[in-house]
Formats: sequence, C-alpha cells, structure tokens
Amino acid sequence: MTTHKLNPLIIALDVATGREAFGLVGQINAPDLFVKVGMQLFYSEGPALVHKLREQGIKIFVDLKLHDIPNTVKGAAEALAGMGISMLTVHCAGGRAMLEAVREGVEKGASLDERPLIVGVTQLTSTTEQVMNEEIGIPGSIEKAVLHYACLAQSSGLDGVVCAAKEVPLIKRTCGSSFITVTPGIRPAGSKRHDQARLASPQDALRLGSDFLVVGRAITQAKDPVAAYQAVIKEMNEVV
Ligand SMILES: O=c1ccn([C@@H]2O[C@H](COP(=O)(O)O)[C@@H](O)[C@H]2O)c(=O)[nH]1
Repeated sequence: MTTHKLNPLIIALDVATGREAFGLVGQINAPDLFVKVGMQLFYSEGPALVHKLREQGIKIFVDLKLHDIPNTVKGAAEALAGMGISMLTVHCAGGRAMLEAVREGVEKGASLDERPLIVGVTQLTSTTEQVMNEEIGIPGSIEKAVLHYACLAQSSGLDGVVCAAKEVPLIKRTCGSSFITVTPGIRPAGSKRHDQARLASPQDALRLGSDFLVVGRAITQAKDPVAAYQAVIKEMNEVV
C-alpha cells in the first residue's frame, strides 16, 4: 500500500487536455508532485496520460468516484490499480458490497508490493446540509452522515475517506488516526469559493488533522500557478 512518501498536497488537474496538464506540471516542476486526474482529464486523455505522468515520476490519484453494481466497479478498480496509481475514489453511497468489490478489484489489479489507497467519497464538499436533507433525502446533520459513511468505508476495507476538513477530527476520533482523510474544498485566503460549500484554508485543514489536501483552481487557474503552489506549500510548512 502506498501510504507514505506521498506529498500531502494534491494538485487537482481539472483541465481539458494533456497539453494543459503537462504545461502545469512542467511549470511547477516539484520533485515530489502528487496530482489528481479527475473525470474531465481522464475521459478526454485516458490511461495514456496516466502512464505518461508516471513516466515522469509523478504520483497519481485517479478520482473517478466509482459508483455502480459490485461486479462493474470491481472490474474498473482492477483496471485502475493496474495503472500503477497511488489513490482512487469510490462513492460510499454504493454500500458495503460495492465497497468490498472495489477492494477486491484493487487487490487483483495491483502489483504485489504496491497497491493504491482506496478512499470513499462521503458527502461532496459542494453539498450543504440543506441540499443533503432536502434534495438527496438524507436527514440529520452532515457530520452524522459523513461519519456514518466513514465507518462503513472502514469496515468495508477502505483506507480512508474524502470529506471536508471540519469533519476530520470526528472521523479520526472514531476511526483512528491511521484512517486516511483527503480534503478538497481548500481555499487559501483571498481565493474564490467557486462551487464549494464546505471550505477550509490549507493551515486549518492541516491543523484539523487532514492527511491530504486537494487544491485545484486556486493553483491551476491562478495567474501564476507556480507562485500559487509555492504559497500553499509555504502556508502548510508554517503549521507546526
Ligand atoms: O467531495 C469532493 C470530492 C472531490 N472533489 C474534487 O476535488 C477537486 C477540488 O477542486 P477545487 O478547484 O480546489 O475546488 C475537484 O477536482 C473535485 O472534483 C471535491 O471538490 N469535493
């Protein structure tokens, strides 16, 4: 399992083409880059892009948020694990049989010494409590719903969850400190909130115990992505 040696800052490469993606990683040019390839880039460029990024020594999180019947996600997870990636996502809402199938698929597809971390999406960080209650149909607090999914993910053999930074302490207290938390919705001071609802600054996310911070547009759409990346790293390094 690739738990250690991974940069805690994950850059979400939400761009349309491989050209743009390689432009960004080339500019940032950090030795230990950890990038997230999401639906837009994966669906346009496919596994070839993942292989090219790997050839440059870049660690990859493929964020396709699998959600289908167990047999289908098992096959998808096997294929993804075979690409030598470091992390992948599945929706906890698919239930235990689906989550266990992802774990089985990953174990089948991964090389013996290294398998990707499997993290379950709890409630998207763009979702408010009101939307979850009234549109998605889950009653109660968002913290309770997120914790429920975190416990389900853990007992189904996942390595961790995707959640908002504010939910990390409750998850760590309940599931233990080694249960991984990946937190998007990260906004350095002064950046736009865009479509995110449950936000935190890089420093707050680290202080709350988040293991991996996902930062997309605050870096990739900055006038100077290199300066934006370095500013986030500096902010993170200031947390003792
Ligand atoms: O709950 C979730 C799960 C995944 N994401 C992904 O993270 C990045 C965030 O990008 P920003 O530009 O920093 O908002 C994006 O790729 C999402 O697909 C998420 O935001 N929330």
